[in-house]
Amino acid sequence: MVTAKVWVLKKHFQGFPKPSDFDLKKIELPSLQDGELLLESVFLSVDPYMRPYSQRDMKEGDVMIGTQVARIVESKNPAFAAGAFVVANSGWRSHFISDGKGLHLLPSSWPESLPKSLALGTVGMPGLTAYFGLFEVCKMKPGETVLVNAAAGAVGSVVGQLAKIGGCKVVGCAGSDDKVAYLKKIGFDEAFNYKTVTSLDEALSKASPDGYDCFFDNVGGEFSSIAINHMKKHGRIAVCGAISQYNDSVPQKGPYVQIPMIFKELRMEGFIVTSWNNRREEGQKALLKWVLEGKVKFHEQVTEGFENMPAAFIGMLRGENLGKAIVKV
Ligand SMILES: NC(=O)C1=CN([C@@H]2O[C@H](COP(=O)(O)OP(=O)(O)OC[C@H]3O[C@@H](n4cnc5c(N)ncnc54)[C@H](OP(=O)(O)O)[C@@H]3O)[C@@H](O)[C@H]2O)C=CC1
Ligand SMILES: CCCCCCCCC/C=C/C=O
Repeated sequence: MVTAKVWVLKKHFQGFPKPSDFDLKKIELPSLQDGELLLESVFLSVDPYMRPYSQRDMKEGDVMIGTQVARIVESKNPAFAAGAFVVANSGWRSHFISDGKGLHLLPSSWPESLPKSLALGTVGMPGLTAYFGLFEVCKMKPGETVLVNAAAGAVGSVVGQLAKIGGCKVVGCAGSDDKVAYLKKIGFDEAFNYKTVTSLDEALSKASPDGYDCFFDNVGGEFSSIAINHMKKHGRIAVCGAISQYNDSVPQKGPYVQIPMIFKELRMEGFIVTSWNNRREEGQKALLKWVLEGKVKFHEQVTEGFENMPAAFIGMLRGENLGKAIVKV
């Protein structure tokens, strides 16, 4: 008999999530039926989407949503061998039973030298978000200027590096000087700390006096309201995330986008990465190749211990992560 630890949403978040909103429970798992597998989580992901999705899709008492890299401990399913690693979407659980549906084996070309946790970050959902958001939504072209915010995070750091691979000038902003130094190190042409600049308007003008062709928006709110005025004519805005608004109890006012959208003839498009699930393999293959060639660098903020899942999640929302926030069991 295996005892699984699970984190449940005890109380719907009101404003910023707090440790007391979560409860750690133990569940006895039954023995396996034919077709089933027993898995243990090795790495778990904490992501911004968990905040708005919990509000929309979860009720109090539900296991927190989320993905993990898990090892198959025992298999009664011929399609999966014990010992193999998969990406699963099974929530904040230390152990779980699956019938195999929705499990993604790590690509067979995954080298031993590469952390398997990258399948939750640069070579996983966030990397794919950067890939499809930039190539399919922004339709970035060589020679253009790309702006990205939350640039030192899981999605943003890949956006900047892919834009460089695509022959663009890249401007990024992030919330600490250490993050800004990291952006310069991984090849961003310009980077600034949005928390300490005296004027966002001036910082955006200084970084690219001619404006921006593409804006990969991870943040929303005030930053986006200012950035839209710096777009070039026929610019494209990929609305990826709005993390500056996820914890608001009272909706922010604006942005009022109509005037710049009309006069600059902008295109602004929201997207969800899962719309490209049918091209997941293509994206993963490309990202893995660039990582192995050293063209896409990665950093992970690893929190040790399943019991620290809420702390890692809250820390990521506060901006404590450089690169992808991961929990190692
Ligand atoms: N549309 C889609 O399919 C997907 C969308 N997303 C979205 O992309 C964005 C980035 O996600 P991800 O890369 O995983 O997360 P990150 O790794 O970037 O972590 C979140 C970061 O957001 C920044 N942040 C937090 N609060 C604020 C704020 N009030 N204003 C500005 N920045 C803030 C912090 O960095 P800093 O120190 O710079 O403030 C923090 O480190 C999120 O909005 C997320 O919801 C992610 C995946 C898929
Ligand atoms: C098998 C992985 C399922 C995970 C779904 C993640 C969807 C993220 C969409 C994000 C939106 C905003 O953050």
